[in-house]
Amino acid sequence: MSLVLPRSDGHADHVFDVVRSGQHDDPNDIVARSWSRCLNEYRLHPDRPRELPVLPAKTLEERLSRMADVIDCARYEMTSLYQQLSDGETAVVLTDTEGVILHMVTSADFASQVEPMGLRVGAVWSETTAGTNGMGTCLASGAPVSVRREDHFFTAYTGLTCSAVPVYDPAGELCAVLDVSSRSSMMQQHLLVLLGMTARMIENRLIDRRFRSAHPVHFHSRPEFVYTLHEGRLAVSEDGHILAANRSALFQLGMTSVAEIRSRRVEDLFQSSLNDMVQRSVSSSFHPIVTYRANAAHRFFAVARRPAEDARAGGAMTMMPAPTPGVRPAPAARAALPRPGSGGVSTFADPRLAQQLGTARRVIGRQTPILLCGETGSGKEVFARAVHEASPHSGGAFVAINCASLPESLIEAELFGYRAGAFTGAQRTGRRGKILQADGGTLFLDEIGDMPLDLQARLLRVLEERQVTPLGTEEVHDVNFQLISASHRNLLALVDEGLFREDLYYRLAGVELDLPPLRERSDKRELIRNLLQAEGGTECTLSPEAERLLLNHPWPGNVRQLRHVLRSAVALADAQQIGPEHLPSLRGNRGVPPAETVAQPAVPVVPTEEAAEELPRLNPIQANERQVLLQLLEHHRWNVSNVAKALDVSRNTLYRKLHKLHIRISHPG
Ligand SMILES: Nc1ncnc2c1ncn2[C@@H]1O[C@H](COP(=O)(O)OP(=O)(O)OP(=O)(O)O)[C@@H](O)[C@H]1O
Repeated sequence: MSLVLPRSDGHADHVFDVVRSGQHDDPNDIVARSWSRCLNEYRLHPDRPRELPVLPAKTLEERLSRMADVIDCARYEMTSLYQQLSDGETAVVLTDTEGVILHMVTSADFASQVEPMGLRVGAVWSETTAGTNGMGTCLASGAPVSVRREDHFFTAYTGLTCSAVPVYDPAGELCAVLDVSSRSSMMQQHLLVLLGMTARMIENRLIDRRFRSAHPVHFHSRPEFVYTLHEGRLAVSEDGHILAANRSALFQLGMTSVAEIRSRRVEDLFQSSLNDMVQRSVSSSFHPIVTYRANAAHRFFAVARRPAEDARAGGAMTMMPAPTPGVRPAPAARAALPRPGSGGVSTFADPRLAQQLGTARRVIGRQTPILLCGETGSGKEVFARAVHEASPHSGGAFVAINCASLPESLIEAELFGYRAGAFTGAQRTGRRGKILQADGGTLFLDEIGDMPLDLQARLLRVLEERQVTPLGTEEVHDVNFQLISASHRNLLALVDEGLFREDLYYRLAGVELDLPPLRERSDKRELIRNLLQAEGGTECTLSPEAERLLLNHPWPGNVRQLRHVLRSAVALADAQQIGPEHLPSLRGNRGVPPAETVAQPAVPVVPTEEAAEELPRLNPIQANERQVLLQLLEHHRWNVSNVAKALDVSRNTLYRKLHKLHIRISHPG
């Protein structure tokens, strides 16, 4: 079928009519404005397309080499997008700022169909040469555009629909355009969103690539968004200067340009130095740590890493960040904490937990999949590692995947991998999926309740057949791994809501273990001692009053929160015995989440002492509701009016709910 629809007279007349009628004066009508430019500025005629210029081989080669890093960063994302669209009559295209096509991902069949009309690498698709079109008009307007069939200026292109978005470099300058050209004109809005996400992924990769010797900092006001596409990303020099920032970072920090943020240092943005953030991130095994906006009460969750280039240098150098003034140097014991659960700090002395661990160790050897349920921070990953280490597959890798924080478009490639050269434009090296990496070891699927439904079907097939086929290949690999999954959500409730496949649930839950929250554990004293030792070394001690406060706290954030509180207490105590004065977040409020996670409320409302009492058992749905409410309260700094507003319920309704879920709060004094 030809893509050229020679309906010249109708289309050309329409273009002339629109421009004559002055419709192009509407600043929101991107297409009409472009048509006006084509007629009045570039002197084009809809029925007389010019042959598209194609760069000579040598010039193209130079251009490709100049843009090599952008192309490299885009290659993988473009392939993922192409796979996601799963439409053989589509091309994903990257151009430079002059509209020269640098890279294209499409099927061989579609490539041969569109080549005669100039859709190929080296061709120039600027508006001046190709009239109104996705790539050229995106460049001319500097904004995302959808150019549907008859929106094209030249009649010859009205068989295609193109959507395109700008891509910015780490300096905030437009550096490329990403476009999808297709026969289908369906779902353009959806496509623009997907393209926008892909552009952001490319931009983030470009920051990593161009600033390998800088410290990457990931942050967001909500911890679950750190490491996702929505996170703010900074590249920071060794001396704390901001070198680059992504669009989300600018937005979250209220800045308008990269130039503005480049004049700042980390301390100007957050109430912490770079060294302090790196040190705390290392100690928290790169779970997001709490930090505040400088001179404001805004709270962010952040992870600061060491430069990628340093990391590659590997064992030759030990790269501990310089100690921060006021914070004691990391004791040797901390070296035992490179990742959750490692190095003998894991404590499972609680009888219920010890029994669960025994069960898990027994069944894992018989290839029974284990599903761990429990509140966030209760130690599901630590538990899973302990099971792996005691299992027959302990010689293999423990491969953890957080299903909630992977961008949806990446999950497939992450899990299943893909082969080099499987697609036009696929990465030269290909990619080994996590399932293959876990072969002979343990695959830990964290936050499994957040996996999209269509992917659940593929995962189920892998679990049933124990075979994996990397994307874009026909190859089938046999795999043999132990499976542990975890979720803080109630999977059966998700099954009832149609959000989780029932058959997958039964595949994952060979044995289901409900890990107790910290407040219900009887080994709190031992856990506190072990964590304190890990954070502060053997010389660190607690006063009886401090220990009482720690033992009585309800710990909505569980062991993770306990670790954070102990870490700041160690720093505050500065080699002295830890007393109540070093636990400011527990002192006085006897139950509010710690200062690290909660700023002072505008109208202080705090949980009462009774909150520290043992909680009666709640069913899983109530426990979930309770957790959500605690998080909301924390988010709104325990301001009940604001939480009621956020939930669109009256304060009375909210109070009733809080009472039912045993969340007790009262005004102080
Ligand atoms: N038994 C334990 N002994 C020592 N430290 C623990 C223990 N359990 C949890 N931790 C610490 O608490 C933090 C949270 O643990 P982990 O990541 O395993 O929790 P999780 O339940 O998987 O959290 P999430 O639901 O957010 O994924 C980690 O820093 C970990 O080191």
